[in-house]
Amino acid sequence: MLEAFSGSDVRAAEAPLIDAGQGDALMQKAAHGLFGVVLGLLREAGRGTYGATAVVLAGGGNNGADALYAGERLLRRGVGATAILLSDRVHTASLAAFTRAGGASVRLDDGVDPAALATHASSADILLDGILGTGATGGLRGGARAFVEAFNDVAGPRATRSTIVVACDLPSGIGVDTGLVDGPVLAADATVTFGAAKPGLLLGNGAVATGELNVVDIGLDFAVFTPAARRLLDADVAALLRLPTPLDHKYSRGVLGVAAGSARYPGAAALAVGAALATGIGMVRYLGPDAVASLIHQRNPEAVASSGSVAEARSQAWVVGPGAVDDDDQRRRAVDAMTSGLPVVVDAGALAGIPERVGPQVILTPHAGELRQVLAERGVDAERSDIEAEPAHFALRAAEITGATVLLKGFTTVVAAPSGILIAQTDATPWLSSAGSGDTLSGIIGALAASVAGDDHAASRLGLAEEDLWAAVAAAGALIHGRAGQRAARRGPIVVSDLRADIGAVIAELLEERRLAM
Ligand SMILES: NC(=O)C1=CN([C@@H]2O[C@H](COP(=O)(O)OP(=O)(O)OC[C@H]3O[C@@H](n4cnc5c(N)ncnc54)[C@H](O)[C@@H]3O)[C@@H](O)[C@H]2O)[C@@H](O)CC1
Ligand SMILES: [K+]
Repeated sequence: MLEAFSGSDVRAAEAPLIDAGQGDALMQKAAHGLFGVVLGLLREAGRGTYGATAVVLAGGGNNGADALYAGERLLRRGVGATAILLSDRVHTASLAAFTRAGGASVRLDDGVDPAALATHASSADILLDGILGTGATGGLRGGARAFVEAFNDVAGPRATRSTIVVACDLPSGIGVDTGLVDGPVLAADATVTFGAAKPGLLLGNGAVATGELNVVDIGLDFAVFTPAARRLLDADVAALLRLPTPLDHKYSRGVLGVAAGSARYPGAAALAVGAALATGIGMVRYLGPDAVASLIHQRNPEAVASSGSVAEARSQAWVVGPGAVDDDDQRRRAVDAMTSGLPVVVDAGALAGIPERVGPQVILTPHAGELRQVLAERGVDAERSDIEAEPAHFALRAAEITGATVLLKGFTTVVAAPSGILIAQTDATPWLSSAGSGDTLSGIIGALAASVAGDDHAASRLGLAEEDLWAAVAAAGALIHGRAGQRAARRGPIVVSDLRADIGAVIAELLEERRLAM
């Protein structure tokens, strides 16, 4: 699991080493790690170091020093590096080292046009962002802001620009602890962060600006600190997957009850059922209108339709709500499932009927608009745009108020547990944002929940408290869903009903990695 620690915790973890006179050694370790990643990126781009060009952006703090020391190393390997100094004061020793290695520098001050420097920067192969690190407060200001605005203007969006931007510790312009982007941001292709990830690299727009995340170990000890955010890695998801054994039968592998779909939206139920089956489960039992059941059977004859109640369905977990609108029977089933004590994935239509207080095994999967509604019903007024800007804050708030685990959908999906833990996944592709995508996610999470429901050791395998298991299950579902989307997108625009083959393939890949790791 990738664990992120707040800027102040990282400083506190550094303090004993700095007190022991190790400050410069830490900086050299950081610079060396940054340098190593840049070499790798140059190699990937089919370039050697000789003849390649780099521009180092140096702010006034230690972040600039790290970048200048990395620049010094690049110069010594034959890269043509120059530096743009974006603050009145710049770390003296690192600038001297950069200059000694042959690097020229220019300072952005009143007489210099930011656009001219931005044009120079956008012609380099590599741009090292050492403007701001963990000492950043608020949105970019002053010369740094003028430069980043000019660069974004000249170089264009990340997807199409030619310069590879590598952020030193974090992309300048993001909130270290929140991922909040207030003003311009220098979006990175890769971020090299030191000691541990920071929450802003995993959350909200900060996660988007981070690009490929690399954590460089500089020897800090976080044993006494609590992570402010986490990200599941492949190995964590693989550890959650339950493999069938020779002694298993369809009931012991997990039965998922699905109360989804309605006369108006039958397709949502079919998507959720298909995704659940593809995730690997003993049985799916469907409760809902006959017309929806027959649609499901056309695609998935193995699903079992039932006319009984939630209590009679003998399931280990439930999915309620996808496509279930204007249907009193489905509404009743959703409430029965939420009060059953079993894990339940609550989406779409069922989000409007959550009992006052539920437990963490109830997993709400709203998008920002639906979360706004859930919060408003409980007296918390927030605009959809507020939620989109600070997803972690509002997901935590909703988890706290309802007692449920809250998965807030987005390009970065955040999962908040009522215990206060946060898990953020950035596995999705924008191609996944289409109708039916959320129904598929519900089915995946539901299947995972049903299959781990009887596994008393699942949480501890991930180093989590029992009560946080459902947050991990939800985040694992987001990873599988996102990864399936990425796989599908290689064939072209995604048709959600085709995702099931990709879901199965992603699970096979995860299990293969687990086998190889054993
Ligand atoms: N403390 C240490 O020993 C280590 C620190 N490291 C590096 O040091 C960085 C932290 O260094 P600092 O504490 O010097 O902080 P920063 O380098 O992040 O910068 C702080 C400076 O930026 C200015 N500033 C803050 N917010 C701004 C804004 N919104 N717009 C424009 N200017 C702004 C401040 O006036 C201050 O001078 C880390 O991110 C990491 O890169 C690493 O070298 C590892 C070791
Ligand atoms: K930076």
